[in-house]
Amino acid sequence: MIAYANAKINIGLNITEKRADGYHSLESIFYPYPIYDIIELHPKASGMTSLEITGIDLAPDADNLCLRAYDLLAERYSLPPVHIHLHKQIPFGAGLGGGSSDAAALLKMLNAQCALGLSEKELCAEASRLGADCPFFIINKPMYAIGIGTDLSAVDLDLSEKYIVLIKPNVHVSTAEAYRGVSPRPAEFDLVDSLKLPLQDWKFYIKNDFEDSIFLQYPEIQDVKLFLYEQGAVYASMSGSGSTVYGIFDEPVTLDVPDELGKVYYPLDIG
Ligand SMILES: C[C@](O)(CO)[C@H](O)COP(=O)(O)OP(=O)(O)OC[C@H]1O[C@@H](n2ccc(N)nc2=O)[C@H](O)[C@@H]1O
Ligand SMILES: Nc1ncnc2c1ncn2[C@@H]1O[C@H](COP(=O)(O)OP(=O)(O)OP(=O)(O)O)[C@@H](O)[C@H]1O
Repeated sequence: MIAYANAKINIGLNITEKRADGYHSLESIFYPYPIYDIIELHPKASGMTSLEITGIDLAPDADNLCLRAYDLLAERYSLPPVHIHLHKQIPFGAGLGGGSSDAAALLKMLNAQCALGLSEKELCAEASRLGADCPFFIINKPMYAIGIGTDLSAVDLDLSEKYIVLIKPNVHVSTAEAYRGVSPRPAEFDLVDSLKLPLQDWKFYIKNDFEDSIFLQYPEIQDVKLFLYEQGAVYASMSGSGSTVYGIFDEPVTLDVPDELGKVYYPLDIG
């Protein structure tokens, strides 16, 4: 069985409160983005579950979210040993949720392959034990997220007529570290209402609260945002806890991105 695990971008990210358990309450729009990790799942007749990673250099250790997803289900269900081949293409430490997407893909594949019969709701509950971004990827449609990012409701947002470009600067940002740098505060504007504004007005109302502290620490990420606006983006923002910045354009573009700014990603059409 094979799965294509896509990335996500965050449109707006208001971090409103630090909770007693150390996590933060937030609100954000999660929007699927079409670049993909490719995951093959092969059941084995015997032996141990194994993981092989090709593509972007990432060690196949036991903390890998693919193995953690397998172990989570194996605690409760009788699963055969499997071989997982992850072809990693989504950059990590990037705010694109690639690891969470891999984990969600594994949960869905194991559910189908092993006929576990878990509903979408049950899969989301399992996914939330792996990471705050993970349940979104089970549903994988534009979603308004609250709580720690796991309380999801559908949102009416269709950017399919727009063209979204990502630039991943040459720095990795740790999500936990990024949260430590933020001062939570109530949201200034209603995020769902702001989405209804014309796209050219989003920049005045739709903010990612990580930007202030992350841009201070890594001015090169802010440079990427300015570059995207210079290139004609109607809206640009860092995704999640960074370091990726996306730009939304009215028309398809090909950007000449200097190497020192980072690596550019365009939306893929895999039919
Ligand atoms: C920044 C976002 O990507 C926005 O979508 C997410 O909030 C992060 O989600 P994630 O990477 O799936 O996060 P997890 O793996 O659950 O948590 C990583 C670390 O981020 C911090 N964390 C995460 C989510 C949240 N709502 N509050 C937090 O403070 C915690 O310190 C946690 O130890
Ligand atoms: N399958 C995986 N793919 C990518 N990273 C993984 C995976 N499994 C474990 N990790 C670890 O998780 C860390 C970050 O993963 P991920 O790509 O989800 O975060 P991110 O890009 O910061 O996105 P976000 O902040 O939106 O969750 C990496 O540093 C890596 O060591």
